Amino acid sequence: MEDLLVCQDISKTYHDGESDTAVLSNVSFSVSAGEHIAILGSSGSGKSTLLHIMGGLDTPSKGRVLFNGKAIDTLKPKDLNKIRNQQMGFIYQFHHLLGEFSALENVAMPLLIGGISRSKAEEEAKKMLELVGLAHRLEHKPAALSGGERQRVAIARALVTEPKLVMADEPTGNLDHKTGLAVYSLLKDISRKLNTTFIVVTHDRELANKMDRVLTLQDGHLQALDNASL
Ligand SMILES: Nc1ncnc2c1ncn2[C@@H]1O[C@H](COP(=O)(O)OP(=O)(O)OP(=O)(O)O)[C@@H](O)[C@H]1O
Repeated sequence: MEDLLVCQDISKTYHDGESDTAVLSNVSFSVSAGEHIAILGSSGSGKSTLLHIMGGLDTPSKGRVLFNGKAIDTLKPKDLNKIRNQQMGFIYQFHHLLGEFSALENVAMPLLIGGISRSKAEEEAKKMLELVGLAHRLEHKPAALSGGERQRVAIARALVTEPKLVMADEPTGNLDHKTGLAVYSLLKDISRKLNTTFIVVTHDRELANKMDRVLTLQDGHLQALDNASL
């Protein structure tokens, strides 16, 4: 299988006034198209930092990220934004839905931004909301939805552009265990159905073990072997 995303020798140090915090040290790995991987690490291990670097939201101090064979640091901001909007989807612990818009409008938003007509965008958004089991909640605003429903809207929004890659940062961290598991398996099932590559970062070993491959992040180093001591 082809590599969709390659991290080459990534290091990240934050400079905060006088002090330096080394967060990632020479992290290298590849993710094949269609693969589901988890990056497992305890709090503060650098998971979000790594995810932001992979998604082009932050830059490494050293090393580079290749997406579809292209080094993302060599892209013009306009081209990187286009890739981020059309080929990547992001899901966070908190849903980040827009409160004044309905579920349907929230999910249609990435398509509208991409220049698709309102009628087509709403048609696609409706299909995606049906896929996550929310056909009966199209007109509800986020405040009128449960936590699990909001996260399902966020999943629909991340997948509506049919991105090549979905990146999720503790996507169920804000939900109770049972709802979290249900939302997670939905996310995995839809990614499989759409043949989407899926990277999740989490501290939750149970969730991580549901993926094809688990990488562990410890003291800034990534290990391919699952580490029972985490
Ligand atoms: N902008 C920043 N400036 C300085 N230090 C930072 C910055 N962002 C993150 N850090 C530090 O880098 C380390 C890794 O942070 P990161 O958010 O990547 O960890 P994480 O594994 O996602 O943690 P959590 O599971 O708690 O969200 C932490 O020690 C954090 O305090």
